Amino acid sequence: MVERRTPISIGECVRKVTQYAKNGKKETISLESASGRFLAEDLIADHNVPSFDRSPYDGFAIRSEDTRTATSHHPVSLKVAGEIGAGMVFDGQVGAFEAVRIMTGAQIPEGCNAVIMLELVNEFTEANQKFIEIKRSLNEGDNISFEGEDTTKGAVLAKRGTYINPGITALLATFGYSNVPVAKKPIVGVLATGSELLEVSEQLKPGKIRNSNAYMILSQIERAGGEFKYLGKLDDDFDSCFMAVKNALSEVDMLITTGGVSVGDYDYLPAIYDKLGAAVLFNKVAMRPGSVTTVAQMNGKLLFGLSGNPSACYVGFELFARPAIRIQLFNDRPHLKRETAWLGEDFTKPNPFTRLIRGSLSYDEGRLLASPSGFNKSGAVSSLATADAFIVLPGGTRGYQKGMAVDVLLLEDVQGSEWPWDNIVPSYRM
Ligand SMILES: Nc1nc2c(c(=O)[nH]1)N[C@H]1C(S)=C(S)[C@@H](COP(=O)(O)OP(=O)(O)OC[C@H]3O[C@@H](n4cnc5c(N)ncnc54)[C@H](O)[C@@H]3O)O[C@H]1N2
Ligand code: MOO
Ligand SMILES: [Mg+2]
Repeated sequence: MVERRTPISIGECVRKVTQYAKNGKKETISLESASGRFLAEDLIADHNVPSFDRSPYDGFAIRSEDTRTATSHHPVSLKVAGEIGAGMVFDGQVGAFEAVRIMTGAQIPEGCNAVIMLELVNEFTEANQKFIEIKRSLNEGDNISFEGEDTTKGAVLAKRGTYINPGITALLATFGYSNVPVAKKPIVGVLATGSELLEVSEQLKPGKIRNSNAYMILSQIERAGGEFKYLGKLDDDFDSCFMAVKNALSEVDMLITTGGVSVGDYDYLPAIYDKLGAAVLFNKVAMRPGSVTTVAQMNGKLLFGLSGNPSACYVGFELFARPAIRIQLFNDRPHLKRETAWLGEDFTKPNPFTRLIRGSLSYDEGRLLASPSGFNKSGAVSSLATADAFIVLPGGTRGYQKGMAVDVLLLEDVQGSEWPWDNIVPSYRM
């Protein structure tokens, strides 16, 4: 008699996984190599930015009060008391009717409270002394970049777990992080199972297929922020698969297998978990594809038994393994980001399970549209290439029509979501 499995909702399954997901470790790496990593500590401004009042223009630093009477008919003349470029500091006090020639980025000299652009002054020399003529009055603070106007000392600029994008990199440099505390990438083992699997370099043979899932998963691991450890492919043989899984567990932070989780004669993963003594968290998810996705834990280490069907495998990774990886990276928005989009195609056939259609997003006059990215079966591989979202169609007794508002989960986004699984549009918003 074939085992009967109890389907569990996606949210509940994700919750079970996250209960065993834990924060990882930190390491320090050079700033140049920190791009794409995740911060292991909050990034706090330890000084104001800018850290001094400075000029945003090439011009003259002046005292605004000296220009009070200036008009085009009655310009005021100021004596040029010095010249400074960025990085230079004018030492001394600027006195009444004096100006300092100043370049963009240079510190405002003592006594000055405004800057006038080079283009707006007339320069002249009298008895070897340079002067400028100003034809308008300026107010105190005109054309000054003030200390702290960008960020103030003590501000939390990015929280632990933040993805390091080019902007974060600029902040890290601004605050002196030549070395950056980042989350250590969790090491995620990958094992493909299936006697039908050929190496990628092999010629096709009758009944055989190339092992695409393993490489797809390696790529998903990298996108999620983890480090893969590819442990190869195995024939459907209980003993060799058991040994491979057992040995892998000591080498990795979590293990992903693909294939062999269903109820077939050569689907050995359930028996392997059993023999290992791993606790199965769930082995049937109320979703399509990927209903057979099985997750177990062994001494707190997660084992993801993803389906062999490529689309099911892909979905299983993004829903369950990705958050586990992101949590290791200290990220507090570990799940796929959820958005609302307009459905681009009819799905009239109802399904009792929630469907995650691989979709492509586009914009139509400011509206986000989500259309299926191609052939939509669990075994499909082609539609994954253009998928940048899952279109979530909750299970039920009715189908969905083009133009309805639906939830989508974004695959290429780095912001993520705290918890996208509550109030997934239960049915039918037009
Ligand atoms: N009697 C039942 N049969 C099946 C059920 C069921 O509930 N009762 N579930 C079906 C569903 S749903 C899925 S999904 C698949 C899951 O199968 P497995 O996870 O056990 O995976 P395999 O049987 O090993 O392979 C399935 C399919 O995927 C191909 N495959 C496997 N590995 C790879 C790889 N590395 N790269 C590319 N493609 C791969 C494999 O050749 C098969 O075609 O079970 C259904 N059956
Ligand atoms: O696990 Mo299957 O993917 O529902 O076709
Ligand atoms: Mg199978």
